[in-house]
Amino acid sequence: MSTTMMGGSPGGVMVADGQGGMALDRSGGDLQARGPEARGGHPFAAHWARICARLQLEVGEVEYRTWLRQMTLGAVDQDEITLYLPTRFLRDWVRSQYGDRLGALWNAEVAEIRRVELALAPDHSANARPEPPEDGMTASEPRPAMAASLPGPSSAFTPVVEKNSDLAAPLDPRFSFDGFVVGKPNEFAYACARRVAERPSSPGFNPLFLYGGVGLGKTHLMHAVGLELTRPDRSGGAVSVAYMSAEKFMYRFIAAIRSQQTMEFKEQLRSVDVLMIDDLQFLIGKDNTQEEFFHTFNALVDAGKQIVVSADKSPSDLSGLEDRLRTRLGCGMVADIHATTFELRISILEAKAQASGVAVPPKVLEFLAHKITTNVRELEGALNRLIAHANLFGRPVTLEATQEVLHDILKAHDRRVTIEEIQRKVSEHWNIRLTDMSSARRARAVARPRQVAMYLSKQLTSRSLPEIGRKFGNRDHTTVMHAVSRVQELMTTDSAFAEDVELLRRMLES
Ligand SMILES: Nc1ncnc2c1ncn2[C@@H]1O[C@H](COP(=O)(O)OP(=O)(O)OP(=O)(O)O)[C@@H](O)[C@H]1O
Repeated sequence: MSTTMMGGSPGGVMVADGQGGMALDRSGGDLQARGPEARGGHPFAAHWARICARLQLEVGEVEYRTWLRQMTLGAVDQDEITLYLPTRFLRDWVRSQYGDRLGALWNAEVAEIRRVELALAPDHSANARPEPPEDGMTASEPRPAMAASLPGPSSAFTPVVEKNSDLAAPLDPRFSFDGFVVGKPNEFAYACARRVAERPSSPGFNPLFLYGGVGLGKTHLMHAVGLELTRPDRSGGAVSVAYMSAEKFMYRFIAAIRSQQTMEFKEQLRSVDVLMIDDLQFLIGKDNTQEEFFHTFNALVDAGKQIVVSADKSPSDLSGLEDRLRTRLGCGMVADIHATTFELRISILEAKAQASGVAVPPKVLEFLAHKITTNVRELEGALNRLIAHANLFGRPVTLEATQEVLHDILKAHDRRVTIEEIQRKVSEHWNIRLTDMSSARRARAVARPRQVAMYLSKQLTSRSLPEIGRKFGNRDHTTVMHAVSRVQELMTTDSAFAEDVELLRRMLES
């Protein structure tokens, strides 16, 4: 079924324009693109990369990563282009939520494309991400044409009280201190951010340098500081804050050079009370921009203004930054955010599930907290998808639905726990023969451990019920279903048994 985005006759076939444009030759029915785009990759790769960039700006990163980033390009036929998604759920959801927008974006990019077909990826696996266009720009320079033609962030953002309306990025009201769940891994960074938000430029906290792995809350805390400092009812009055990514700082700096407005650029930056630069590691290898940042940094700190910076490593580990900049960055407060713990992940999931108003059973939250340990962004994206599915189809959130809806995400997080490994561990634990996992023996001393092994196979792997049944002596999937619910039932009535199962789970996951 296609997503037809507009009326009118089907577009014609694109023809070579003589300037190395793209020609589509369907002599053998296959699409053969000739011209510059033919060198490697899909003939519409450049268009697709621009559409993806625009979508990401329009819907925001979390939503983009949750729903859209696994879309891949398919064939072009007449005036129709096919886009692939790895699961039926994603295909249906994207079709219902983004179909029209995708159609409009494609037509804006390629006038001949008048229909967008959303289909299930042939091998159900997310293919390669769209490659950025080879447009000759070096990685160190932004593409002004793209940046200029893309819309600004959506109006969901609250403009910052600042003197440089066109300079900084808006702050996201969702990234408040209240919305930040504190736990052992981030409590120190949280406390430092709070301190700066209450008393900017206080001794020992300027600059504040936050660092940690991907998706752990650095940006969230920076926005929280900015939101607090720009609150209209803030005691002592709101202050001017400029928040931007290091990439945006570089782009603004390059644009100022090109338009010969570097003085205005410098004045704008030096006039704020608080300057916050996110993902500073981006400046590695960009010597001129580093130089400019260093002078800006000095001017602001010397004038008693507050600087907040984030990066993926501590200042001393940021090799590739000028030494004088690294030492200056390390002379204030350096606070790291560690990887999440199971407890913090559960707390974050509970908070976000509660905020959504959708009932998510504790065992589902526990399952997610066990499975997705990389970072909060991935965890949040998984929960968002689950909640959206429940809202869209009016179905309750269950463990089975979770494993179906999040199949692609969970597969990526499979800790390679195999069914064989589970069978071995369980047999050892209850001191039975490994062969009894597949045998027909029904004695409880054997049947119960076998049921536990089936339960853990369902919990810890992305295997389907029939696949699990086959591994236990070709048993039917209904036997596995019964085993799973029997074990769940016993765990609620027999605490010693529950502890045994929990112990096995942790052993397998460690
Ligand atoms: N402790 C937390 N409580 C609530 N939400 C959190 C927490 N930590 C992170 N998040 C959420 O996870 C997502 C990713 O966080 P954020 O963007 O701040 O990560 P980051 O460390 O800046 O990642 P990156 O290095 O990729 O920029 C955001 O939606 C954020 O709100």
